[in-house]
Amino acid sequence: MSDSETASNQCNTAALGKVPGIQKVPTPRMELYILRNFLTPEECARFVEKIDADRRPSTIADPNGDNYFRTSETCDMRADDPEVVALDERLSALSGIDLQFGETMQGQRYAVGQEFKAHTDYFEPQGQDFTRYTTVGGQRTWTFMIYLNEPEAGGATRFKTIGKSIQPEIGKLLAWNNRRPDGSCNPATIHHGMKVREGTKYVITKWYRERPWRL
Ligand SMILES: O=C(O)CCC(=O)C(=O)O
Ligand SMILES: [Fe+2]
Repeated sequence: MSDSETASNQCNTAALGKVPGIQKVPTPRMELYILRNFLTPEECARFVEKIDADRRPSTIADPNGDNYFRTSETCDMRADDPEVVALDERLSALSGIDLQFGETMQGQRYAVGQEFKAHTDYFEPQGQDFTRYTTVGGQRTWTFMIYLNEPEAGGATRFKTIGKSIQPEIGKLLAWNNRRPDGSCNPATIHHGMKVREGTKYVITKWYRERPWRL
């Protein structure tokens, strides 16, 4: 059997749910987990340095006419950086999803006034760019996101359908399934990276796909 036949593209939620300290947000609408102190402040600081050193304006999959929809900056983490590889491996071990299903790890940086308005992480099946974005790797499945710092004000991640806002806390990991149990896209996962009011916000984002993904 080839690696792609043995490797799992499924999140092992039974194992994830048993990780010491992990909380499952109590809602029937989506699977969302919170794990505080996943990274140490020292580890977070190293990733903040990497993001500061190499960033570009963030983009969105289906431009919607709102040029202020996602105003942050993005860093594509280098796949040849041993600290990036190590974090990728830790995330993969946590989820059970094999490395080959992961997109390039990214960092996001929000200065005062910057945000990512309410969106879902899956590609809109009706969107104009759906084929382009899903030809390699297929649809997005899980999102793993880590807050690398705590801005002085603002910058929460708000899941409006489930009525939950999550505050940035250094080293805190969020993990959610962008799909329903039947595998369809789950609109209840809509979330808003809210405006930073004071300070700067840094996060790591790691998205997984249905099929192997590569650059
Ligand atoms: O910054 C946040 O709180 C959310 C980021 C996000 O939703 C994304 O990058 O897809
Ligand atoms: Fe998102």
